[in-house]
Order: sequence, then structure tokens, then C-alpha cells
Amino acid sequence: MTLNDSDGVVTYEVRGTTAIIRLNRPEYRNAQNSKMTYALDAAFTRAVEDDAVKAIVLAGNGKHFSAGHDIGTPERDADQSFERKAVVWWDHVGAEGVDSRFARESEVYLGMCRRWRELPKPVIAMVHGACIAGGLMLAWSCDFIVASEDAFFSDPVVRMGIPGVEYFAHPWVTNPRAAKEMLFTGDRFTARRAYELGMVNHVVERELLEEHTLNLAERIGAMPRLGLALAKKAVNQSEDLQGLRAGMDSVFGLHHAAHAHNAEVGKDSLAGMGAKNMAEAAK
Ligand SMILES: C/C=C/C(=O)SCCNC(=O)CCNC(=O)[C@H](O)C(C)(C)COP(=O)(O)OP(=O)(O)OC[C@H]1O[C@@H](n2cnc3c(N)ncnc32)[C@H](O)[C@@H]1OP(=O)(O)O
Repeated sequence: MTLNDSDGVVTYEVRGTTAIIRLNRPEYRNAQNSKMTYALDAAFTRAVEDDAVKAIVLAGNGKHFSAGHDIGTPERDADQSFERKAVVWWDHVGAEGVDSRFARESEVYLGMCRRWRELPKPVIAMVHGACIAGGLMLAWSCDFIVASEDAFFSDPVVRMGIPGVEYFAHPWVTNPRAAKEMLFTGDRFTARRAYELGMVNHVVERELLEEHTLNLAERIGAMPRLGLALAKKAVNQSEDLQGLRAGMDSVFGLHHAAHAHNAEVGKDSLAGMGAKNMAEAAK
């Protein structure tokens, strides 16, 4: 069964006991706007609610897994025009200052990724090509990351004056020194390096990526449902006791200090550099 959301920015397919959700803006390297994020949320919900689905795979169509947040396509989000869905009480504090951006990023970036991390079914990120900034957030909120040899990972947003992506898991999914290297240099970490750091579970040849990931998902899906859900919660709770959740909350404030600084000096944090300049700077 294959279903597309109304705009096709995410596709949904079930094979065996595995739901495969794919980011689908290949022409923009799967740059994420709110339309995609909400479509992704709907796809995850669909997979959770389908009793026949035991595990979920998250992938990207086209050359790359994801180029991160949309910082320049015609459909990119604008804070003031964002159609808020859940953070309704923020609607009552006006929309002239930081509130709009804060509401949007709380919900669409940090909030959604945390919600997906808590899905009661196992989720595997199947990563090929670029997995940059907002792309990391998606991969990190999954339980496993399986990467092809050509995959690379980076968080280059210090170039925009921002201290890392909203879902600030860097020191937990790697280690503090590697996190600083990733942030201070903006360098791309190869799949092998990410594997050595413990960020990635398996690295496989590109041609074998899908087969390997789907086999893994089916194998995991054969485990008892409740056992899996509890084991997932157990590990997530352990990470939170090691400070992940509270750390992210505290860094979210620094993130917004950076946005406020950029606004104060007359820059647009994200669109300011633009995707082309970011791509050029990373070479
Ligand atoms: C807190 C912030 C969080 C964030 O996530 S900020 C976003 C950070 N992301 C980046 O810095 C990635 C920038 N993009 C790249 O480095 C490269 O791209 C890639 C390595 C991902 C892919 O390279 P290649 O395969 O050669 O494609 P291409 O020709 O550079 O891009 C194809 C089209 O996709 C657009 N695009 C790429 N990334 C983004 C993006 N993140 N937001 C919006 N558009 C993007 C380009 O501009 C271009 O578009 P056109 O065909 O119209 O020239």
C-alpha cells in the first residue's frame, strides 16, 4: 500500500510489518518546511495507529536524506504567517516580537522531534547522502540510524550565529568534544566517523541500504510489542536522567538569544545566509 499526503511532501508505504515514511521534496534535497513537518507527524500517527505496523523506517527520496530546514524555497515558513495548530495560547500574547518564532520553533522543531522520539514503536532512520542540521534532528529522534557509506552528517548553523539546531542532542548522541568539533567547524562527519562515535548503528553499502534496513525493521518488529515499547521508554528515560531533556530546554533559550541577536542587528537568521551560500561554505 502506498499513500501520499495531499501535497506529496511525505510518502507513506507499508511493506510487511514495516511502515516506510519518506521525505519527498527531492528537488530541494528534502528541505523541511512546516507543511512537511505536519505531514510527517500525520504519517507517524498513522503508523502508530495501524496495529499491523510493528516498526517504522524514516527515509528521504532523491539524492539526500535531508538538507535541514527550508531556508530559501518559495514555500519556506515565515514566522508571522505560520498557521499555528497546537500552541494556541501563544496566539494570545501578540505576534510582533519573539513570540511568533518561539511558538513555531517550540512546536514544529523541538516539540515535534520530541514527540516522535516518544513514539511507542521502534523507528529507524535510513540515511543516505546529506543529513544536515534539521536533518540531524529527524535522524536523532529515531531509535536507530542505519547509514550508507556515502552518508554525511553536519550541523553548520554556527555560521548563522546560532549555537546548534533546536533539538540539541549533540553532546549526548556523540560526546562533548565531538559535539564541539561538529559545531565549531561545521564540518561534515562521514558515516564511518559517526559510527565510531556511536551516533550511527550500522554503515552499509548504498545498494544494500534499503534491504538491510528493512530486514532489521522486520526482525525488530517480531519482538513483543509491549516489550519493545517499554525497552524504548527505558532507554529514553535513562538518556533524560543523563540530562538530555533538561539540556535541550536550557539550550533552546540560547538558540533564541541568537535569533534575537540576529534580529537586533537586522539579519534574518536562516534566510540570511541562504541555502546556496551555506552549501558553498561547507565545501
Ligand atoms: C537552526 C537551523 C537549522 C537548519 O536546518 S538550517 C539549514 C542548514 N542546511 C544547509 O546548510 C544545507 C545547504 N545545502 C547544501 O549544503 C546542499 O544543497 C546539499 C549538500 C544538501 C545538496 O547539494 P546538491 O545535491 O549539489 O544540491 P544543490 O544544487 O545544492 O541544491 C538543490 C536545490 O535545493 C536547494 N536547497 C538545498 N538545501 C536547501 C535548504 N536547506 N533550504 C532550502 N533550499 C535548499 C538549493 O538552493 C537548490 O535550489 P535551486 O535548484 O532552486 O537552486
